[in-house]
Amino acid sequence: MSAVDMRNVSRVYPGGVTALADATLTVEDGELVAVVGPSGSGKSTLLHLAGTLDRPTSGTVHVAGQDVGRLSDRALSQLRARSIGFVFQQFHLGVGVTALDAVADGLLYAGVPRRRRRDAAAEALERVGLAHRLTHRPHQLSGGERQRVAVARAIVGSPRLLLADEPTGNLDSSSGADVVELLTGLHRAGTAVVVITHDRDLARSFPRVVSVRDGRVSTTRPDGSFAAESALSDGEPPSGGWVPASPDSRPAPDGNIPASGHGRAAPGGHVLAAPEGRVPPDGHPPSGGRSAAEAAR
Ligand SMILES: Nc1ncnc2c1ncn2[C@@H]1O[C@H](COP(=O)(O)OP(=O)(O)OP(=O)(O)O)[C@@H](O)[C@H]1O
Repeated sequence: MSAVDMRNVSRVYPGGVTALADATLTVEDGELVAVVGPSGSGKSTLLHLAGTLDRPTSGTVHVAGQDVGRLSDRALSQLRARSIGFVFQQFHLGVGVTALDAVADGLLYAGVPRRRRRDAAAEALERVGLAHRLTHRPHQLSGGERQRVAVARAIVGSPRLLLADEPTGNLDSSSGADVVELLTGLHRAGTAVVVITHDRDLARSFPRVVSVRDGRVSTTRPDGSFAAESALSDGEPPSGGWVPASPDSRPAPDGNIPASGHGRAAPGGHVLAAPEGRVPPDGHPPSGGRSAAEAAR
């Protein structure tokens, strides 16, 4: 089953900027997906729509099987609280708010009683290695620790879908690696994890890379196949339906993808990415004692 299914989604902002154009993207339960693309290409817009933080101008978004467009604001808040976790580049812990309270607040809209919220928050902080920082406040935490608090807040409700927008953008490499390890661990535990990143090496390490360019979405898969997701709008499974993406990734008549010469057209119109990687040829990767819960009481 899919954690999120976006079909023919467009988002035109007031003023006329088309940030996303006819984008179709499905993320299955438990998938690990990198989202890459140039600045301003529409990555955050895609993530916000997938996370129901924004509504599309046209097209449909299903999260956990529910049609977001048919939900009231209240039902949407509950769906978000129960099914989706967010991690952003910068986590703004409220001034003076403890790590425990910041994480517990992640369950405010999920209808969880206060005592249970604090227990769950302590468990989540333990999972991210911060059981010893429950009562620390923002100024008492390092940047890496603050971001781990953000991950704890994102996972406290055991979401089906975790969306991260450049979660390592502000971190040193060691703290960034810790956060990536947390996210990939969640994926291994069955959560669908979608990560926007400008880090090509990180994207290459992911099994699937979605590339956003000028508001258009394409993807590569572990077998190196490369497809325009926006063209898969009629419910066809990807196999048999793979097509060239934007004009700059279309194969030349000789089968080569012009931008690099690495790729080649496969029989049946499939376009294969460079054999050495999963990156599309345009150079942009397509992608002892008391427990923490007890201490919280
Ligand atoms: N609220 C808004 N109102 C108007 N235009 C917007 C708004 N938000 C984003 N845009 C525009 O939509 C386009 C896509 O923006 P988006 O933030 O999705 O890009 P991005 O790929 O995430 O960029 P970056 O990598 O720099 O974060 C950009 O041209 C941006 O200027």
